[in-house]
Amino acid sequence: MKFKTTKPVILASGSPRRRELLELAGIPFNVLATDVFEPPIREGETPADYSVRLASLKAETAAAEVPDAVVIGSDTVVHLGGSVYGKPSGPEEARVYLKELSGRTHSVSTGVCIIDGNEARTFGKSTEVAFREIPDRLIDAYVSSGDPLDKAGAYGIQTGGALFVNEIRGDYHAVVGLPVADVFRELDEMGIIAREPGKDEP
Ligand SMILES: Cc1cn([C@H]2C[C@H](O)[C@@H](COP(=O)(O)OP(=O)(O)OP(=O)(O)O)O2)c(=O)[nH]c1=O
Repeated sequence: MKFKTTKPVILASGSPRRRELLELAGIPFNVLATDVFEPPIREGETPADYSVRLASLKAETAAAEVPDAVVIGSDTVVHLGGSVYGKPSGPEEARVYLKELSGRTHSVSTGVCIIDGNEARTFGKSTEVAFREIPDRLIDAYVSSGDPLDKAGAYGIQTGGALFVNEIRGDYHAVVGLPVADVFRELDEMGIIAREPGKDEP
């Protein structure tokens, strides 16, 4: 399935997962990784609003460089009982995160910001993920693999973190990093998806 776009589309992300997820939309796009300082959550701000604010920061930063393109920024945070878990600072923190998430149900909020010139659309998606009790030796093995280090909450549901999951309620793709169906729908509503069909590779 391939679609053409009416304007160049830029994914403002260095995340290989987001690139793979946006590829599912079948649209052509380029990647522009931003190096945005991610400020901490504000007093009284919900994690969902926080993820949208960070997504907007990323999209605005990229849009300043490519003003003629449609820019998509996104951010994912894991949260549980008032604590927000971003990417762990190292293996020790990854171990702490996973011990805290073990046997409990947490939320994953992914914020998205799409900028097209003067128009900006923001939205968020939250998904509940129930973890099994994770034995210490499984946590140790997973942390040693290095996989948790570049992921919010110190796990990848699409990688080794799959072994921790008992149940998920919501959008799997939003947990991995981009609610691709919502992004496609918004781009379509914004007139970015061309009416003429794209060509599938033979
Ligand atoms: C919960 C979860 C997160 N993640 C990843 C998605 C994101 O890449 C990362 C969350 O960190 P983010 O700060 O949202 O994104 P990033 O720094 O990796 O990329 P960029 O800001 O350039 O877009 O965690 C998974 O891959 N699988 C999961 O199950």
